[in-house]
Amino acid sequence: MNVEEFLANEAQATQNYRCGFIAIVGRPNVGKSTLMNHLIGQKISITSKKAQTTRHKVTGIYTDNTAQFVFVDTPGFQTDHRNALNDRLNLNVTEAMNGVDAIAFVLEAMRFTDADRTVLKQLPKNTPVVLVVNKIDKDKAKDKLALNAFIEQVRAEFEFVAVEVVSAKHGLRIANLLETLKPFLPESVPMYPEDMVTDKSSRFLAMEIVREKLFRYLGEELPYAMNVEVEQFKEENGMFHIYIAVLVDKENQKPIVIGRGGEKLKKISTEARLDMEKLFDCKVFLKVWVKVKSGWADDIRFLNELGL
Ligand SMILES: Nc1nc2c(ncn2[C@@H]2O[C@H](COP(=O)(O)OP(=O)(O)OP(=O)(O)O)[C@@H](O)[C@H]2O)c(=O)[nH]1
Repeated sequence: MNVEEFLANEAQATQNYRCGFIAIVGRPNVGKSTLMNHLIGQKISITSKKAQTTRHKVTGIYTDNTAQFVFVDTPGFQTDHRNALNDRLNLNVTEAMNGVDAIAFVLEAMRFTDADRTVLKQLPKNTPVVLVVNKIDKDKAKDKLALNAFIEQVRAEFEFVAVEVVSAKHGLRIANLLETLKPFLPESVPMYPEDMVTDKSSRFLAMEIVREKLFRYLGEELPYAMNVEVEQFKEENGMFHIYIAVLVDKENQKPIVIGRGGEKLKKISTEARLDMEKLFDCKVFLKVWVKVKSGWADDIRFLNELGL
């Protein structure tokens, strides 16, 4: 190939390259964060069996030879309790949907609830929406006829531009989903470097990892009444030193997080440290402790400070 041919090929490749934003939207617990982690091939968004674990908008980037997908994982719309935190979360979802090129509306297979319908109603009118039916690995979704009938029922509710079925947890049909989404991205050169997987800082990811462990090891209600704050984050001699405070609402919640003889907190911080070492690919010194800050979920100024 001579230089001219090479340049012509390059120009052609740039012309056909696609890059754009896709919001991942759905009610809590349908598997948005799990899907995001599989789409980009790394764990940057926290997942949990409990609903409403995602509080922040997380951006995940997947780049290949033909396209760059910038995914925005949104908190599930909060329909249960009304407080300053939930109002702010819903605002974040609405904001995340503005200006994207397409929306992936995630649903759990064989389950279409009022909460799903509420989210559908809030989707912007002029943006293409792809229906993503997740959790097809579940037994109840294995009957193909029933699954098709379910999809038809949902399609009658909204004009989707396409439908995909996936299992985010098992990484099934993720490549198909990417292919389905690609035509909705505008032709453009990539916006981010090709090795970048998120626009979130290591500091933010560290905080999210600790939040995920709190959800895993604490009772049903408590994690919703707490938040996490990074007090210090520094790199020294190729090692990260991370100091994180867990904020609880009341003094009597402190021992629940700490556990007998400090056992629970130790487990949370050990697991968090191991995840961090994997993600950051270096040694981590992690210190986690508990602080009381009452009424934080209702304090707008404090939510601003936390970047929510
Ligand atoms: N069986 C099965 N479970 C899944 C699948 N995808 C996600 N899950 C599970 O569903 C639960 C919720 O997943 P998340 O990814 O945290 O859901 P989310 O929609 O981000 O939830 P919020 O943060 O509450 O908005 C977790 O226990 C996941 O392991 C799937 O494909 N199959």
